[in-house]
Amino acid sequence: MTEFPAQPLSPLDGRYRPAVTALGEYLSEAGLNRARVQVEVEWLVYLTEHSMFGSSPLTPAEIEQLRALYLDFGQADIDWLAEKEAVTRHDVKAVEYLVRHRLSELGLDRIAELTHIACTSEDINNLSYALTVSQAVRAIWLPKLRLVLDSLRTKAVDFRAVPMLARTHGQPATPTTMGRELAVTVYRLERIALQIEANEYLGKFSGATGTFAAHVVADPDADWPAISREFVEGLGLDWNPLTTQIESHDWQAELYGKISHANRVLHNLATDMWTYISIGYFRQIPVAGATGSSTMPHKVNPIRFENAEANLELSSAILDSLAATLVTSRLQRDLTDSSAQRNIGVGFGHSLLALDNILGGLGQIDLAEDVLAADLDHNWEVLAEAIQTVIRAEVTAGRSSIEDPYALLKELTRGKRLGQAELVEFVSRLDIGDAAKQRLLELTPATYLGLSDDLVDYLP
Ligand SMILES: O=C(O)C[C@H](Nc1ncnc2c1ncn2[C@@H]1O[C@H](COP(=O)(O)O)[C@@H](O)[C@H]1O)C(=O)O
Repeated sequence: MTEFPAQPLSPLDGRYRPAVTALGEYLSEAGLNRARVQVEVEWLVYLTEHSMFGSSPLTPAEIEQLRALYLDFGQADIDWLAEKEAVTRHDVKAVEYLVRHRLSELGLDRIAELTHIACTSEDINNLSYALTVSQAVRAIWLPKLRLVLDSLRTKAVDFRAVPMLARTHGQPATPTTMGRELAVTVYRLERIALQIEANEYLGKFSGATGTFAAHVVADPDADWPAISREFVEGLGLDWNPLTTQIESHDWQAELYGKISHANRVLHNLATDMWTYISIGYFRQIPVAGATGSSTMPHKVNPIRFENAEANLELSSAILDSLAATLVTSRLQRDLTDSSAQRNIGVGFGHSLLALDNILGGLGQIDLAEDVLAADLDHNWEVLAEAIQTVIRAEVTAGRSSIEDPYALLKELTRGKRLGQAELVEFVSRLDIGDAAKQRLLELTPATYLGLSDDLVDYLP
């Protein structure tokens, strides 16, 4: 028997790879290591620029060569690190050795001992995660969400005046428009997107237990909190002054909570789209060459929305777990965050895949206006609400003496199917003012839409 070739366990690295490749640049182990090299290098640049510990500034050419260590980070560095970590059994120490090795190659041995000086591994790790996660959110996840929002917004506007029977509790209810319903989802997701855009990315840089102890002993005269702050903010992050060894990860819990919330709103969209397709409101555009069912040749299945549903659940499960576990660490640190954070990319990956499928699904449907119209025409009893409300207004205005209008309409309609003829006859016999009666006689389920169309103008 031939040996079975080694395979990726995660479907994100297998069949779904093309949809999530872009995330790998930031949220893979190599992406993390590149960021670690960046932080180590930028610390060297900072220290020498400020002539710390008796060093002197590097030339612009030397700085450029140093920065190339992370700007040109590639396969050779990935392999070098893997070999070194197999010996050190400490991932950040391996990065430090890589930087020292390159310094030597560049003829910069004179600053070798400044590499990682006064740092604990978490000083490097927390800044690296803040950098890579913020880049993944801003460059990959949010733009994909924006594509979904653009597609939804276009449909919300296109279908803003297309009447649709509502279904509260799954039962026929006061009509709306398809566009307005989609606008509700856009409004919700826009709010969450703004909150995600505003998320803080905190960084600490204060040594083994967050006290600047080694720093102060090595250079008692330096203003270490100010240096730490300038360094962290110089990386584009928000400074956290008060931590244990580890950054407290509250910003991560906040961010993952928001992404998870967005996932759930998207899940609601996916299941609603599935239901609309199921009742014929949307027709699926068959993909040329594709098969719906292996045995029922007629079928086109809503697999894009079903895939999204599953992946949104997985994403939220992972992100919720990260949000819960990352905010606790025994005493001044335990290492559970290290192992947990390696799954950040998995959490984002399932969400990105879902967004991709929702986008694809939205691009493969046509609104079946005839089906929506027929459904409305089969449900004239939804006008009962309109009639009883108008009678109450007429009684209040002194133009009617009908007693208990709600009970009257309940008697007429509850649990019954009524057609246009019965309702017209009922309204014609009502003791109400002429103008109100005329309004009711002109009303149909397809025109009983309130301000549905206008409300779409509230789209952000
Ligand atoms: O600056 C330090 O290293 C201080 C040290 N704390 C540590 N801080 C950060 N990383 C550490 C720490 N300890 C271990 N390691 C290394 O973390 C890696 C954990 O691997 P995994 O479980 O796969 O996530 C794996 O590579 C570990 O070697 C302490 O003693 O407080």
